[in-house]
Amino acid sequence: MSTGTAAAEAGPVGTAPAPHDGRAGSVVCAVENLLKVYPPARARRGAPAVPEVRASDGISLTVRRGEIFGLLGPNGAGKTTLVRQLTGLMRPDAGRVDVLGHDLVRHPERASRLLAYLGQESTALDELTVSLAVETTGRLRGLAARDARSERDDVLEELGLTAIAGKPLKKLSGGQRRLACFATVLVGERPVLVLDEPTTGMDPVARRAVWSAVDRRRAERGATVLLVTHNVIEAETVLDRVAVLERGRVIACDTPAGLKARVADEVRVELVWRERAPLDVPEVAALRGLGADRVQESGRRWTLRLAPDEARAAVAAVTGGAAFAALDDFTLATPSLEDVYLALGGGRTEGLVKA
Ligand SMILES: Nc1ncnc2c1ncn2[C@@H]1O[C@H](COP(=O)(O)OP(=O)(O)OP(=O)(O)O)[C@@H](O)[C@H]1O
Repeated sequence: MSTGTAAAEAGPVGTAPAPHDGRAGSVVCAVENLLKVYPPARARRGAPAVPEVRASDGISLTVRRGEIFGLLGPNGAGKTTLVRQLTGLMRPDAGRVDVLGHDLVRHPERASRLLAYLGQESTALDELTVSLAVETTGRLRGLAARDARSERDDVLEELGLTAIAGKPLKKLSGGQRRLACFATVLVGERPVLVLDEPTTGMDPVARRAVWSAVDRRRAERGATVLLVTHNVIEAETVLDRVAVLERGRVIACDTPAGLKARVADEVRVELVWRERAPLDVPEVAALRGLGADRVQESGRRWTLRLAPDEARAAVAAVTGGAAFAALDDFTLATPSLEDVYLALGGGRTEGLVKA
């Protein structure tokens, strides 16, 4: 069964010699110089040729025990490609992936004993009820029948899924289905959880259930979590450290606070125009003239990264003069990880979610 979780297998967890096991803070996952190049495709039947893509271009990173470690980046940055190599589902062209002392490039089959993977798709589970999906995954991970049922009940209760346990996944809403798939990740406990956009489509209650469950496993069992996210706000709230990816490279890796300290001298100003920016007003034209790295335009919304005195002047200009009639809304805020990403030279923010 391909469940969107790494192919599950029975067997003990972490059977390697254990230089990495045990102590808090020890290295759980080490990636070195990872390289993955998708080959070019020739033009065919009207479709244009596609050049080769260096989806992982020399990625190195280290994740420690008990960390919630994030991979943040816009669409196409290479997050899923990286995660598929980390979970043994894709072979890198070069480089090393080591999880709890196991070389997953040489032994990808060991991945399923070490980690549970929540991918973006879950269609293979769609025919099963929530209850059966969770129980079956537990059995595939080596639990005895009674333990699988007992863990199933506990996890469904913990995530608030008991009332819909008898429903097939295909009859659930997108958010409910995502939560049910998350439940399958938790059974048959694995020391490393790899979650690709786990909360997509979820309401705030379900999101909270996910982060509480993650926190509990980290606090009580030292679980390590690798989290792929587009959501800069979520990243700031839940991550211990984050690697910012851009075109297959890690362009920064630090705590969210450490990353934000790099742009601490900036203020973010958001302007929303009623219809369009009044470029005939000189102050507005001057703001635009600051350049694309400091002024991002997205339809009626402008996002500016300014020094504090510049921000004060900009707000005075757009709220005081001729521009005010064209202004629908404005906000002033301290920088987010999105600003960090832009300041680091990240060229695109498509797919970065700010809510
Ligand atoms: N099977 C493939 N064949 C060729 N190119 C691919 C393939 N899969 C991904 N790519 C390309 O590799 C790059 C990285 O893709 P990847 O899916 O890893 O990015 P991502 O950060 O996960 O994006 P998203 O946030 O949209 O899921 C992109 O340019 C993508 O077009």
